[in-house]
Amino acid sequence: MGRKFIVGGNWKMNGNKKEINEIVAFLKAGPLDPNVEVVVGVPSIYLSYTKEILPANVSISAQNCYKVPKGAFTGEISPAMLVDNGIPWVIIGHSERRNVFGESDELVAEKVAHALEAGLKVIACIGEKLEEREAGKTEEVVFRQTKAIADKIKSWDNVVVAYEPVWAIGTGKTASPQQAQEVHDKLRQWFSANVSPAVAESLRIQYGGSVTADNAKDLAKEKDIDGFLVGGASLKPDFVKIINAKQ
Ligand SMILES: O=C(COP(=O)(O)O)NO
Repeated sequence: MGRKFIVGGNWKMNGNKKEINEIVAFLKAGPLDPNVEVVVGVPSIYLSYTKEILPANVSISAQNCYKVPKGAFTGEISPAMLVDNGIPWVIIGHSERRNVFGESDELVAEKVAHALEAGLKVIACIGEKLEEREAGKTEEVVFRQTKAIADKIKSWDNVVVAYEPVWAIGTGKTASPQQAQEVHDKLRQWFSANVSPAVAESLRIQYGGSVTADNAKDLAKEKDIDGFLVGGASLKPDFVKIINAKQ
């Protein structure tokens, strides 16, 4: 049984109702490869609005959540609130949460654990900074980030890992298929040795970082790339071509 290709569109802090209607229109028009799972990461304030108009073949995700069901955490949203609103997915540990908002490996791991306990499916993000790659620390960093999560959760069944090298995010400097495949392969080896061969085989690992309609097909050919987490390009009609990259 192979791993179902999964393409996420991370809208980040972008969009308004008019633009969301336009995105939904091109997703509805598609046509979307029926063999690909599609999830769009929507700003919290637009989750309910978007959920009501998305086509049935596109799932919806929050872009973040906190680590407890409720409490004095002004501004935060809990997994329970997402579940209460019928939101099935949440992106956690995106590099912007880590590097702009200071989320530690520990906090990211606690968030993943609680989101899974609440019944959500999680896209868990990892990835090295340019200076870490240039120092030859890519594996050290992504293994550290992954281990922090592995130490807190009991099952990877509802987790997708998104490897997003920070130096490729929003820069136009996409990792080459070889660069991405190398890290995905090392991650899968890490899972086999530190979690189980079965999880290593079944876990889906997305690549994210300047994925476009021009580079998606070559990236999708790599055996350990099971999908994408797309930022900027997910806001435009070419996102359909990225979704269909395996065709
Ligand atoms: O952050 C990203 C990637 O963003 P870009 O595709 O714009 O590089 N995905 O979560």
